Amino acid sequence: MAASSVFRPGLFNNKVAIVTGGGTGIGRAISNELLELGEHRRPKGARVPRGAQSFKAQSCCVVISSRKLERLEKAAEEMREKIPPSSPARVSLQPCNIRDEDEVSAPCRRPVLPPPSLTVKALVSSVLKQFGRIDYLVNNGGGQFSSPAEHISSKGWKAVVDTNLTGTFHCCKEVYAAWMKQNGGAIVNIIADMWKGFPGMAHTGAARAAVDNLTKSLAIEWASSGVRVNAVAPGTIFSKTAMENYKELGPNLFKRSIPFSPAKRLGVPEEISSTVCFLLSPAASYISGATLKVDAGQSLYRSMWEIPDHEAWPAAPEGENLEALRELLKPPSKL
Ligand SMILES: CCCCC/C=C/C(=O)SCCNC(=O)CCNC(=O)[C@H](O)C(C)(C)COP(=O)(O)OP(=O)(O)OC[C@H]1O[C@@H](n2cnc3c(N)ncnc32)[C@H](O)[C@@H]1OP(=O)(O)O
Ligand SMILES: NC(=O)C1=CN([C@@H]2O[C@H](COP(=O)(O)OP(=O)(O)OC[C@H]3O[C@@H](n4cnc5c(N)ncnc54)[C@H](OP(=O)(O)O)[C@@H]3O)[C@@H](O)[C@H]2O)C=CC1
Repeated sequence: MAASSVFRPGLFNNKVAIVTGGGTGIGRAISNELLELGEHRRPKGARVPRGAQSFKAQSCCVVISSRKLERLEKAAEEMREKIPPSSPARVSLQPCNIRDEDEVSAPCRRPVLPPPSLTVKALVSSVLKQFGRIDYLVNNGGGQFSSPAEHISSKGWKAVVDTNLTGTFHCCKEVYAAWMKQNGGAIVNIIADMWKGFPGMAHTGAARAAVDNLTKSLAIEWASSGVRVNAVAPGTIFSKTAMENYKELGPNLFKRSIPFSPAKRLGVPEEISSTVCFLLSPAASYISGATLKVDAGQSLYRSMWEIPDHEAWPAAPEGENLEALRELLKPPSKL
């Protein structure tokens, strides 16, 4: 069978992407995939099937951006080492905290080492200066800590909502205003499995549900500019950095979550990046305002949150149904 005409070689050539949180975990897998560095697609020693070759043959300029310069530098270095000399792919890094919208201080004009952490506005203008276009934005940078809602401080709530909701909004708005409004483009927002609420991480549940809704609003408002806006909602995805975020709780948290996946295993970042790249690509040219759950059905299955047995619930109204229920629950009489 002929290779799909959509996943043709060079699909992302000459395109420019910003991937927030692009140096670790899911963001790194997305960047790798856009840069054609996806050796994960093929088991070691296996021959590349004909149709699959086309999906590998993508490449573009990827700007990875997050707060921690060292992590970005290490990731960019490792990616550059893997880019074959013949490939048009390029990777660039830019420290930026997506919570900072405005240009609080003007970006440095002379080359400085290390590069300064930019605001979102400055990030976007620096990418445009360097590459001249922004075709794709992946709002992947984000996260949270685990805590029962009653113990989340106002500062902690704000940190999580500012990062995941407001940070995503800043990036969408700035990229749209500076480039996509006139030139079109595609945006993918990474959210989470918050479809049954997110007990234990209520702040992120609220923020991600809001991004799900924001995705729909922007998809409609920006359709007339040729901008597609979609979201991906991952299930529980293992990476070292994701686990380390939860400090000493991390290993147990991830291990404990395995039985709650219908797949009976955790996902890995490469199982998210393929969907993100699909949504960015022309293969998704008629998809906008959609959220794709990439969770092996986790969102349809059981919650990790344990509700202890209790008698605190308000009593049911008296009547024949309650009487019948009591009868049903009576311990069997001994013979
Ligand atoms: C198996 C279960 C997994 C479920 C699904 C997984 C989903 C994932 O998303 S995994 C990816 C995990 N990766 C990340 O979360 C990376 C990014 N995360 C962060 O940067 C932080 O978690 C952040 C979102 C809280 C932001 O951190 P930062 O800007 O550095 O803010 P601070 O550390 O200064 O904290 C501000 C404020 O927040 C409260 N707080 C922070 N951590 C905790 C904690 N562990 N417990 C309770 N409260 C916390 C606290 O109020 C902080 O202020 P101070 O008290 O003044 O420090
Ligand atoms: N792993 C999972 O099970 C799931 C993950 N997700 C979400 O997917 C995304 C990627 O997570 P994952 O790869 O797993 O975990 P990681 O911890 O590896 O990735 C989080 C990334 O976000 C960046 N980041 C965090 N805060 C900011 C900020 N204020 N400004 C810019 N960048 C920031 C971090 O870099 P730095 O610290 O340098 O800023 C890091 O690169 C996150 O939004 C996460 O919440 C959603 C559902 C499930």
